[in-house]
Amino acid sequence: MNVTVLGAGSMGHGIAQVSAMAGNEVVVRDIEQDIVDDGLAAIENNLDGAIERDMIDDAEKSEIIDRLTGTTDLEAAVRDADLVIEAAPENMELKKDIFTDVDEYAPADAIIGTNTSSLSVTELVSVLDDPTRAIGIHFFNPAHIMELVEIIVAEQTADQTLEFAKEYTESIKKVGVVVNDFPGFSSSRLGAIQAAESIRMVQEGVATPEGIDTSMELGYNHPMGPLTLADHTGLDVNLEVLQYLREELGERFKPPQLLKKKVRAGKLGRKTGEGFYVYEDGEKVGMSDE
Ligand SMILES: NC(=O)c1ccc[n+]([C@@H]2O[C@H](COP(=O)([O-])OP(=O)(O)OC[C@H]3O[C@@H](n4cnc5c(N)ncnc54)[C@H](O)[C@@H]3O)[C@@H](O)[C@H]2O)c1
Repeated sequence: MNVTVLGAGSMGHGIAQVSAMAGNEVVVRDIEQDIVDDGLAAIENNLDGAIERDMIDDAEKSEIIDRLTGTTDLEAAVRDADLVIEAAPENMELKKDIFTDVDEYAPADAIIGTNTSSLSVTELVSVLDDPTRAIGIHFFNPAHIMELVEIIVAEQTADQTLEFAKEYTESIKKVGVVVNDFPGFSSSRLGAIQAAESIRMVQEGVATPEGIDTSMELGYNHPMGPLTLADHTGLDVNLEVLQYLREELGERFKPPQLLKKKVRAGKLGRKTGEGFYVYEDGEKVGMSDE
């Protein structure tokens, strides 16, 4: 089938990759050609990693690349889509604008998914003429590796849309968990509170980011500590999620001052080279001084 991914950032390129690996024709769309090119280059890099780990061979890599195209033209991107997955920034108004455009240009029977990590899918898709064809398809970072996909059923979602989303999730070899649309779903709500509390602990001088991460890795068997995870997710994404959950669920989701400070300074985590840790070529090389 034809899959269109809107957004070629941290999540969009990974969603495009797994969709192409499952045999779909995939178009990835972003607002600037440079970002589209970076997304496609990141996919190629991931595929080279898959070759090194003997998961695919050179011929399969070429076939996957051949199934992928990039564009900045929204109309062309969605015109023939069977499934559109939106992976643009976590902002309600922006996503609603995107859905309004998708409604205009995509086939009337295309399924429309959103990768939002926390926003109300019910509200997001309310701008569609026919919101019964819309659903949350929430991937985890990095999308080409993490097995979980939360399938978020909005108030309007039709049963056949849910069935479609389950089949798509299975076809890309992920494990789907069906959840009802509620702020933060089943994962981001707990993840956000853990990130916020660990950042408050750094702020209060309880321990260093490395100390807190090591405690959770070795003491609680988490594969990755909360501050490494926050850097990995993107501190801007963490802040947006906390702000939204604070509005919806209350003060316990209040974003820590240190998180706001890092975001204002452009220290967004791994993607900008510094967050709670410092990164070179995507690899952690030390802790941030602040
Ligand atoms: N980063 C994570 O760990 C993570 C995990 C799960 C879900 N999400 C969700 O996925 C979505 C994307 O997050 P991300 O981390 O990939 O962000 P990102 O900032 O890395 O990527 C977003 C991309 O969307 C592009 N964009 C902006 N406006 C657009 C438009 N109108 N059409 C198409 N593209 C547009 C931006 O240029 C950018 O490249 C958010 O809703 C986020 O909450 C993120």
